[in-house]
Amino acid sequence: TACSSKYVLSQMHPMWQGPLAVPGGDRQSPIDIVVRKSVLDSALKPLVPDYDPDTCQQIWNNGYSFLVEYDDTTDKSTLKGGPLQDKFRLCQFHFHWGECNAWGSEHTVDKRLFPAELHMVHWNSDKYSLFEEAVMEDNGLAVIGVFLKVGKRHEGLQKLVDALPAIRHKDSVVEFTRFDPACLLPSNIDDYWTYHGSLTTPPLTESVSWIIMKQHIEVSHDQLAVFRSLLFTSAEEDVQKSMVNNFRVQQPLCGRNVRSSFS
Ligand SMILES: OSc1ccc(O)cc1O
Ligand SMILES: [Zn+2]
Repeated sequence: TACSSKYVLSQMHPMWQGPLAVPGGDRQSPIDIVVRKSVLDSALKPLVPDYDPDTCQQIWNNGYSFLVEYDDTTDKSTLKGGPLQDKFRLCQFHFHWGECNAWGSEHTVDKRLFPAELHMVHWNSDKYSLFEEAVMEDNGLAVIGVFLKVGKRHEGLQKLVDALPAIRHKDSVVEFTRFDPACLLPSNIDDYWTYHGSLTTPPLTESVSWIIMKQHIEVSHDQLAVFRSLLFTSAEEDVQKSMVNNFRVQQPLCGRNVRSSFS
């Protein structure tokens, strides 16, 4: 199977020119979460996000998604608890979405797809001094995944949606301040699944403790439509390509356990 071979062909989305094979890839992401196979771990603690909106700096289009970046030079915006032994610093959040509401998430729950998925990326500041260091280590990153469903308008998200037309093209960046990422978390953050995996974009390194929220958030159809108005391509390119379907194909579980914080 794909797990036994030394290399896992990460059938990357055609747009990603990254490595086609990841050495020793036996903990790749994303995966399908099979609820009945997840194992309750009563030792899992509540998650403790502690974010300072003043650390929000900019929003930019990196050609894969759009990222909201935070100042991670101090421990002002942190995540601890849950499955984590150390303190992790928020460095950015981004999303993955589809060309239509029928698909777009990277993880699935019993094969159920969501129209989009939020990733809040943190790195282990107890053990490393830079994200670039932590991203290479197996306990380096902690990423919170939140599923998005289409429904009522998300008031907190609107400030971010209004900034997107200014970063339509790849490599465009604008200042973006005072955004509290906690507003994107569901009301219940105590119920989650957690497993060890990887980035889903290059360099696909196997450094992520994934924390996938059971409860989704709702955004409006129109808000999600603005995500789809972004472009993969830079302003100089002749052919403009809509930034949609920026999700990776699912990867083999390779015997990994998915733990749950709830029964
Ligand atoms: O797409 S997932 C992902 C992307 C970048 C990163 O720094 C961490 C991540 O988990
Ligand atoms: Zn992501």
